[in-house]
Amino acid sequence: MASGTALIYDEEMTTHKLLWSDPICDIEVPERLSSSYEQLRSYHLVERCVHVPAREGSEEEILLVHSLEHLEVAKSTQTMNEEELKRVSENYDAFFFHPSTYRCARLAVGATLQLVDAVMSGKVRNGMALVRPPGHHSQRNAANGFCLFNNVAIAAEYAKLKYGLQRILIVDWDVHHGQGTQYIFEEDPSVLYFSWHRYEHQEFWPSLKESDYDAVGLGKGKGFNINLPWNKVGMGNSDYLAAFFHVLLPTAFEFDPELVIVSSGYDSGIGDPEGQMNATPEVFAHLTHFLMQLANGKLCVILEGGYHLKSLGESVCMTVKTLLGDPVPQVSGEMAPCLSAVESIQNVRAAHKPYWKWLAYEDTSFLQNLSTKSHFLKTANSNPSTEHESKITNNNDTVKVDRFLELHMKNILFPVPPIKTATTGCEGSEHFLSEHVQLVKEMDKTEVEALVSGFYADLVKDNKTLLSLGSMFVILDKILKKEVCNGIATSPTAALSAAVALRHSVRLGFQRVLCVFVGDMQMIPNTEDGKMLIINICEKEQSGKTSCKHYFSLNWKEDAEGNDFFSAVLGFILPVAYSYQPNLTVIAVGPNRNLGISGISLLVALIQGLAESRIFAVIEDTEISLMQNVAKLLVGASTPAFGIYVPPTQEKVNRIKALRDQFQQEWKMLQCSVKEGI
Ligand SMILES: COCC(O)(O)CCCCCNCCCN
Ligand SMILES: [Zn+2]
Repeated sequence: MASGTALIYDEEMTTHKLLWSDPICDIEVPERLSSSYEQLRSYHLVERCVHVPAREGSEEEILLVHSLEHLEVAKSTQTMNEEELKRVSENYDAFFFHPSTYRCARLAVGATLQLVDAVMSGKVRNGMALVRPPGHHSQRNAANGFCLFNNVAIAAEYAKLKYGLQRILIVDWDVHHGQGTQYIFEEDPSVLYFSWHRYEHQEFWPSLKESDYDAVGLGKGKGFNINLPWNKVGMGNSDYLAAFFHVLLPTAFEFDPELVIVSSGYDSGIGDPEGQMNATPEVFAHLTHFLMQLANGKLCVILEGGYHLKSLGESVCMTVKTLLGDPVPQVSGEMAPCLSAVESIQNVRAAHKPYWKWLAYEDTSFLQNLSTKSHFLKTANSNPSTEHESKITNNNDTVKVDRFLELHMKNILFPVPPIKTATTGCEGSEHFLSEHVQLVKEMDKTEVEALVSGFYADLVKDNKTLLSLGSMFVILDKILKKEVCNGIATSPTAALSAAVALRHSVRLGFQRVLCVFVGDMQMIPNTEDGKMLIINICEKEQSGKTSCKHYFSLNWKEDAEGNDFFSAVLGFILPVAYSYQPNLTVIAVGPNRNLGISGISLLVALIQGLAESRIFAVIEDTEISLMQNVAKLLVGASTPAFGIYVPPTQEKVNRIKALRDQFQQEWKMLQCSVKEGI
């Protein structure tokens, strides 16, 4: 498993700039690049990355996507004077040439391809390229929207050619639709293109009909182009996360890409004059963390837009910090997507239902019989309460945004814990001991008895249990004090250990403890006070205990063929967990688990985005290989092997849907469709 994060930056790409006055293009300034790089340096992130130099993209590489004519026009501008440059620029929508534009655009292509090579060769696990001019609007034969060559599209074609890849995912979180990328791949089933973008029912630039949710791709490419239009401004963290949970991630895991490339525009972040959205920088840490679980961690992040320098810089730092494996900061704001976002999510799920197995049994029923698009939900002027009140009155007040971000980021950028994982040195742990892991000393017996005496004392009979509880307390203390990020212990009775850990954590001051228990939980703590939220994944309903707001029993029997747990994790567990916003996560695996190792690995991998990645795992001590898998995940030594993808059965989809319908008012991140008649 490769490790390390590449950072590609070349100051020469700041020489491209606007020579005349143009109110549309004057936001695409060189400082976008230099101030992002300075921000990375100020957070000591540059020195933690592997430096990979940029290079010029060759003409041949550019011709993988663009026409010879386009290349020749671009080349000819190097020797033009200002008058001629202005005239050529006027042939395009929102583009400007400078004498150094061609050189910078070739460096942007080359930097992108250098990143692809570094990741595909295993020199690094992932990385980011800070480039300009950006790329996702440029087309085979045209510059457009500040873009001359489509860096990301060339990278995808290059990777297919050089590495024989057959499945590449492009995620475009820039706030504008990358129509250039869509046109290039819309008939190509080997490249899955996902874009969300400010749309406002075709009002917002580039105001294209083909940017709407029903542009699903053409011919063999049908289903491989996903457009999620935002029909209102002010979209925030919960809208973006909901889009990942209910649209992108289930599709991405079914697609099972060999490489993930991000068209990483940060104009979808708060304060940006173009996007007018409300998402705060830390949300990009979560989006990055999710994409790191795909393609065995092979992730290339390429800069596109982003015009508020402070917002851009903070978001770039959040992205790189996460690529480096740092804990994911708590996402801020109310975890409730707005009505307009849920409508867009519902529409794009309905439009893609024919193309993806995971959607086969999802009911978009009352939308189904409406054949033409016009019947699809349009945003009724939904009542203001479901619209996001915008934190910043208008994003153009740059100073106000600067101050907001100054304060906001203060309590987010916590120091990286010295070591990542504490363990009890249980058998099998020698396999993964590394500088990231610390063995904790056992706690002495009397101390443990004192701690446990309050409750369950009668259950703690033998020494072995006492000792395992002891080391568990030590680990929980270290996690609480942020001396470690996470911890893992084995136990002769995981159910007892989990119950004790939950009580102890609450007593230590964790106010919201999420517990995901796989297997037969035996004893279920009282969750009425809301200080715990328990999701018990079990084979059959626990004795008489039905689901309620803070306790869910999710009946699941692993599929013999492979891993069908994605829909449960993405469609239910994560939305509930993100709605709950825990400050500690306890994952426990008891006896006779009903879930495969790959399903549990998926759960552990994706749930690390919560509680600032504070996780305590306790595993039945008979499960040595599971323990090692989970420990490696917690250390960050490997991305999990999720096994063979198996789509969920109708029965399992219905079970998730029933829980979703029952609890989507309490846990609003579960929402992915609006009920008819609202
Ligand atoms: C990859 O490019 C990054 C970007 O998507 O941010 C470019 C935005 C161009 C925005 C052009 N606005 C034209 C308004 C015309 N009334
Ligand atoms: Zn943009």
